[in-house]
Amino acid sequence: MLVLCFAIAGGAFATVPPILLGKLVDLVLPLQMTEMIGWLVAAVFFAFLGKVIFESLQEFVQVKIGLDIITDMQLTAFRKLHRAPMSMFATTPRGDILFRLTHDVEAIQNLNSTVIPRFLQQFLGAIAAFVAVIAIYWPAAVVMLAVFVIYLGPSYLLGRKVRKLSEVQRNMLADLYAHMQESIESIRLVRTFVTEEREAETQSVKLNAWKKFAIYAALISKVNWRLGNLMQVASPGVVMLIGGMAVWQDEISIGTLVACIGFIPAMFLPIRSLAENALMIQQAIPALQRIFEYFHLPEEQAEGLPAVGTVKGELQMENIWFAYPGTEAQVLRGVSLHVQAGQHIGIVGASGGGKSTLIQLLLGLYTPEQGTVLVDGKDMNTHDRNSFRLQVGVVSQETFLLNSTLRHNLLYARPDASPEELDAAVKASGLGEFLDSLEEGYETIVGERGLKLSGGQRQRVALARAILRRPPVLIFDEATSSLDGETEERVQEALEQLMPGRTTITIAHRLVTVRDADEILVLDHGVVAERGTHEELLKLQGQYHRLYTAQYSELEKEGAV
Ligand SMILES: Nc1ncnc2c1ncn2[C@@H]1O[C@H](COP(=O)(O)OP(=O)(O)OP(=O)(O)O)[C@@H](O)[C@H]1O
Repeated sequence: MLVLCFAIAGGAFATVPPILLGKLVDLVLPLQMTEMIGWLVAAVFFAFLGKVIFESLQEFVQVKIGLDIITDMQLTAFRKLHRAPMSMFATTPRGDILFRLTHDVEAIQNLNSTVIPRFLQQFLGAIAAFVAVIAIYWPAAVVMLAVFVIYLGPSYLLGRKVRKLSEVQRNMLADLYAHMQESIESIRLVRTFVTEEREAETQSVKLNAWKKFAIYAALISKVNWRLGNLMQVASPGVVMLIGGMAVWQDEISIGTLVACIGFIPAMFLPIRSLAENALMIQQAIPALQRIFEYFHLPEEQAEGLPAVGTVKGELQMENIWFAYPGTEAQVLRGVSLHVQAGQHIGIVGASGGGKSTLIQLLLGLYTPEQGTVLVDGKDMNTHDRNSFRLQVGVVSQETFLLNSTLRHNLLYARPDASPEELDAAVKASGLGEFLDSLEEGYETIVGERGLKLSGGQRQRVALARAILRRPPVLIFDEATSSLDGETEERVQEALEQLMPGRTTITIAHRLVTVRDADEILVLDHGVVAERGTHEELLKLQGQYHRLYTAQYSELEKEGAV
């Protein structure tokens, strides 16, 4: 409302100078009213001043509103993404997601902070000028309207074409960005396989394809702009022609004609500005559509589900069937699991058998197609999964680190942990020696995605995080896989110290890790092939026995056992 009031006031002030110019020609000059000239100049000056003041106020308010909208949109999209199902991240390139949140938002912001405020002024200015021309000499207004209508047809068609091109261009740009991002992120892979040239070639092909579209779109929008210019140049001529005839026939005064011509630029400004900014506008439309798509993303779980409360640690998975979204293969086929609070369960089996998938389903990162996941007897489909995840400590094959200090990375699990708790967790996870070797200690920056840490050090950071969290449920998914034999033993001891009183699920390839578990599941091609204690499984003389004896003889050969 404020913007509209300011814009209307600005537009009203803008109509004053041409009218005064008409008066100057009709009255002041012929009647030689010299004392009036000073007043006229002052009035024109104040009219301009009023116009500038109100337009500036309008722009300021509008820029503020525009930025409020943009930040709101970005935050909404960001929040929506964090609530989206995991399958979305498996199928969408990260570069595309980032492009939407940054460059698409920027495209809308450019429009919002520059073109839209000015266009509103110009549009209201044009209406005010049009009304003024109707009042002083309506045939001139009709001519202007006719020119408008003639221009609108081709301009609309050209605009539509530019928009379609911009849509393709936007997707191409997002793809380009995704490739750039992936290539830089995989720099180690690129260097190791010496694929720099191939990467540059792919980038060049994508860039050239985009450039072609960009040139074409720019060309069409320039044609549109030229067309607008042509109309702007042609219309004063037409007005002069019919206005001049009216002056000869004494229907209007010369001053009225001068005032009408004085209004022409104001009437054409919105069209000119639309044509000038056509590319920016047409690029912002697909950008807006791409952001809106994120507003309607499906959510991992419904809002407002009840929390699970303090978890005791009884976990149940009943007859779980699951295929990853968009794939056919059933990764889990009728798997059931029952862990009493405080028990330790081991899951072993060949690679690709579905062990990690089972954990992802337990954490609610995916929803099973069939079967239920119960925590302390509460169905995770009808309870808030986050309230359960908050009470689980996970140490997995992959550790995610932030490009920040070691302290920040460790405290990510529990920001309110005391310095003593932090020190204890570092010691228990076997990170102490490494920490002592760092000049800056906890304040050492560990690098983007933890590139400055070794695989083993990263895993110990994950372990320290789990310790800090003191969760009732612990999940170790190949938690010691990146460690050397000696460190593995030490970390394993640390893990075992953590376990008493906590429900623990350990996924391991090295069977000695789960030898003491209360129950061991052998997962094979998505089904539980065998289950029982270490002794029971050995007696079975089945898969577990085969795996164990193979590993045992290896260890024996190495002299480790
Ligand atoms: N995001 C995904 N989309 C589609 N298929 C997947 C996805 N993640 C895993 N899979 C498939 O699911 C199957 C089980 O994978 P999972 O990671 O659970 O095996 P695993 O037993 O933990 O293997 P490993 O011991 O090698 O870690 C594999 O065949 C894998 O290709």
